[in-house]
Order: sequence, then C-alpha cells, then structure tokens
Amino acid sequence: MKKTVSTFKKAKNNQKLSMVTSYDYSMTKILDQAGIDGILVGDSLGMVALGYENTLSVTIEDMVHHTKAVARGAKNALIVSDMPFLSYHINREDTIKNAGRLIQEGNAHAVKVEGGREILDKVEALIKAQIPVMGHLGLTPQSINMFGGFKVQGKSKSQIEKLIEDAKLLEEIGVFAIVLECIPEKIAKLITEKLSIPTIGIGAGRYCDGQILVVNDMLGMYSDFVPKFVKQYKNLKMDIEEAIQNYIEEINNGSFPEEKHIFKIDEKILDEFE
Ligand SMILES: Nc1nc(=O)c2c([nH]1)NC[C@@H]1CN(c3ccc(C(=O)N[C@@H](CCC(=O)O)C(=O)O)cc3)CN21
Ligand SMILES: CC(C)C(=O)C(=O)O
Ligand SMILES: [Mg+2]
Repeated sequence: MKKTVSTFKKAKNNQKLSMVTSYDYSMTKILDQAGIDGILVGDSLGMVALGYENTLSVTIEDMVHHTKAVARGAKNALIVSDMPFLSYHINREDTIKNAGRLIQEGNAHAVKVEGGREILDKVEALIKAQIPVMGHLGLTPQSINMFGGFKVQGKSKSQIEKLIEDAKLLEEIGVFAIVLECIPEKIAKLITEKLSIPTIGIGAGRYCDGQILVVNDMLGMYSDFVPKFVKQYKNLKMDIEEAIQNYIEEINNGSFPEEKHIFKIDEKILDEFE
C-alpha cells in the first residue's frame, strides 16, 4: 500500500512506523519491496556514500542527485529528503527554493530539517508552500561544531526543557512527524506522550512511534564507527568480502567465467576469419 504523510500521522497510537535511509536506486527497490514505511535520503550520505567525516559538506546538488535515484526505486514507501547544512538557514525564499528542488526535481514527498525554535519561520514557510516537513531534534548532526561531537543530547534540565518546547513548537507549526536522535529513552517517551504527531527514534529507545536506522549500519556495511543504538541485522561486509575473494580466486584459477556465461558465434561466419 502506498504510504503518505497521512499514513504517518494516522499511525500514532495505532501501529509502529519503520524507516531506513537509502541513497541509491537498487537498494531502494529492495527496501521498498520488503515493505518499509518510509525511506529517508539522509544527508548521512555524505559520510556513508561519499566518505566525508561529517554531514556538513553535503550540498543541495548532492541531495537532489541522490533523491532522484531513490525516488525512481520506490513504489510504496514515503520518500523524505534531508535538507543539507545551510540550505534552510539563510532566508525563507532560499529555503523554499531548495526544498522545492528536492520535491520537484528529486521527487521526494517531504523534507526533513534539523532544529526547533531557531528555524521555526523557515518550517512555517515550507508548510505554507505545501511542502510536508519532518522535524529532527536531539543529536542534530549539522550542529556538530556546537555540540563538540556526535554526543547524546537531552541530559540536562535546560536541554530537556528546550527539547520539549521545540517538539511542541514544531507540532503546532504543522510538521507531520519528528525524528528524535540520541536522547535518553525516558525523555523520548515523555516527548512522544506529549505529541499527537509520531516520533521516529534513532538512539531514542523503545517508546517512540517508529524507528529509523542508517541502512548501511543495520546491514553491517559501514564500519568507520558503530553507534551503540545500531543493531546489525546482517554482516554484509563479511559476505561481500568473501564473495569478492572468491571472484578474484576464480578469475586467477580460470574457473570463472564458465560455458554458461559466454556468447556463441555461428561457426560458418567464424571460419571466414580463421
Ligand atoms: N553511518 C551513520 N550512521 C548514523 O547513525 C549516522 C551517520 N552515519 N551520520 C550522521 C549521523 C551521525 N550519527 C552518530 C554518529 C556517532 C554517534 C556515536 O558515536 N555516539 C556514541 C555516543 C557518545 C556519547 O556517549 O555521547 C555511541 O557510543 O553511540 C552517534 C550518532 C548518527 N548519524
Ligand atoms: C540518521 C537520520 C535520522 C538522518 O538524519 C540521516 O541519515 O541523515
Ligand atoms: Mg540527516
């Protein structure tokens, strides 16, 4: 069944929402056919697909390019595209233009932005332009230089107060869901109970309305770091290594390619060349 922003809103208190990230067409097709509710074209693609140290180098061009590829692979999943660093901070006009590209060229259904009160007027502008917005609070990786690293958020009284206030503000302005990243489980539970829109957790515990993981993390294909909240459902790194080593060996010992992998030519035509 086709998933929409309304499907997400209706899921609150009814069913859990499943999301993963994706950055390309082939992976997206697999995720979509497996029945995932939502796919995020995360700016984590900067780290996972492009090899940067953090997400700050990702551009709107990168996001449009990868969003197009992902959208071509999905029939049913809701496609959400991350707005990259500084693409929604300067003014409302640029914010709408940038998000508009993710929707119009990239074919995303919605965009995601990091932050609360600081960006509230930009979120409002997007929603007025009929672009559905997903919020993102807690460990917002685009703020890495303010946080001093990828650190768990929402541990102090003032941080918790700001989280709750931001979540409420985002809900009031009209976002359809909020990602809660790397905060204590009990704080995520508190926020989830205070909201009538769904929360999607990553490192935010068991009481969120849904979960999201970086697909390469859960499949064991990314090993620069493995955060505590990741569950590896497969170790594809090992499987891929093994497959590639077999391939190399078979090329070297002549057992690949075999008869069934080759194309034939009519012997009469061949005779003219011999
Ligand atoms: N591959 C990948 N997976 C992610 O989940 C992810 C990205 N990339 N890139 C963007 C952000 C960065 N994220 C991160 C990165 C590192 C930690 C991490 O190492 N956290 C420590 C906790 C540190 C503390 O105690 O404060 C951990 O042990 O999990 C967490 C989230 C989540 N996002
Ligand atoms: C980890 C998720 C929530 C994200 O923002 C990303 O993948 O960029
Ligand atoms: Mg992101």
